[in-house]
Amino acid sequence: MTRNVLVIGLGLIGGSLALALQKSPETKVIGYDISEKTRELAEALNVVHEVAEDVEEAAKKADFIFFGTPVNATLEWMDQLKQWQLKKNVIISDTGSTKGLIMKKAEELREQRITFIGGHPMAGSHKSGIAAAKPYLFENAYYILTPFDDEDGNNIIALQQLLKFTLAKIVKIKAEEHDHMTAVVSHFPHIVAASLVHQLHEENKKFPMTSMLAAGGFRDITRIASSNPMIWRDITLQNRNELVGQLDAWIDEMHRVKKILLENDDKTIEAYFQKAKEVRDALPISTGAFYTTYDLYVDIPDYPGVISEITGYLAEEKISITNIRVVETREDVFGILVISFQNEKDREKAMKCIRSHTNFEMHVS
Ligand SMILES: NC(=O)C1=CN([C@@H]2O[C@H](COP(=O)(O)OP(=O)(O)OC[C@H]3O[C@@H](n4cnc5c(N)ncnc54)[C@H](O)[C@@H]3O)[C@@H](O)[C@H]2O)C=CC1
Ligand SMILES: O=C(O)C(=O)Cc1ccc(O)cc1
Repeated sequence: MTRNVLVIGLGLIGGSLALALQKSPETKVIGYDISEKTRELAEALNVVHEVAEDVEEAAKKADFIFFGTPVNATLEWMDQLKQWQLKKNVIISDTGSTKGLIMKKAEELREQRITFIGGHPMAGSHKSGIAAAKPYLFENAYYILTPFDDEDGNNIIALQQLLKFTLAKIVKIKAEEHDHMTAVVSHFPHIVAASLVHQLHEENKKFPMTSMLAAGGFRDITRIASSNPMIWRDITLQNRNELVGQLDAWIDEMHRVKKILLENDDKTIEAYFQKAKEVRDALPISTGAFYTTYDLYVDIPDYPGVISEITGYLAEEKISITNIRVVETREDVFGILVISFQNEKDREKAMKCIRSHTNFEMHVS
């Protein structure tokens, strides 16, 4: 029997989820987005099997409903659906970056015997919109669920069985703990990234060459400042308390750094960076704690067409890549081509393929 999955909000995350869930057998994925352009694209790009023009009608027939909307819009939808005639066993979930207020709102649904299990795939990027959606976006990433403590286990299992088509690693966490931890590793870093960009903007007025000198390090640390401001407005508003806590801790830390600088003691300064390096190097990033990529570093010579030559070899063998970039300490100089793959197998196939055509040196991170 075909089951109906409705995804409301078809941007980067909702679109990627819809694409992943299409891999589930006997499942019809129906989508809705407030933007007409996105609805048109959803159809044109086959992100869903069908676009719903009347979302309430689609919700009535749904076995699962997911929200891929900004978190404040999710709260509004949750209020609305209290008035709808839903299927008795429908399971509702979301993908929002915050969980506290959403699970609070879910208590109201629960009073009406509507099942809601909070969800948050810990993968994504600074990109937004349906055009950036990818079926494998969540592969190997953690996918957090925040069910009520006494949620019926069968409902959690049913949701997990559907979500396994994302190929993500599903974990269960309490909503409050979720909001604390994501403030540390995701939400607060966004504020830091934005503040560094604001600082550059001010400095650039006095020294207009500054932004031209912004090399790899500045770009790496501020990449997320290019994210969708509306998404981050809502996250910041919903996780305000945790963010104020993180900000206080950061201000204390900056006072500590200032003291170290004023003391002008080389050993303490080196120890500060040494400790940070040790903690950073030990992060389980490459084993899938957060955003797993399988990077291949190729030392390329500087001749025209070398990148398309390499991607051409990979395309011939149908090896798909998820990202490609050139890195160097100076960004205007050719050097190392970094190609990212979805998994280890693809990276190995790519190494073999490039080796069979070239003598370029390669290494993995
Ligand atoms: N961007 C990221 O890397 C991640 C985002 N998230 C969460 O996923 C959710 C979606 O974020 P993205 O896909 O990145 O944003 P996005 O901007 O790519 O997509 C949001 C989509 O929701 C639609 N939308 C906005 N208001 C709506 C409403 N009231 N009703 C229906 N559709 C509406 C927009 O038209 C857009 O297509 C957010 O709750 C965010 O916190 C979770 C993990 C990662
Ligand atoms: O691009 C990045 O590094 C991100 O920060 C992606 C991201 C954004 C929001 C989330 O709730 C989870 C992951």
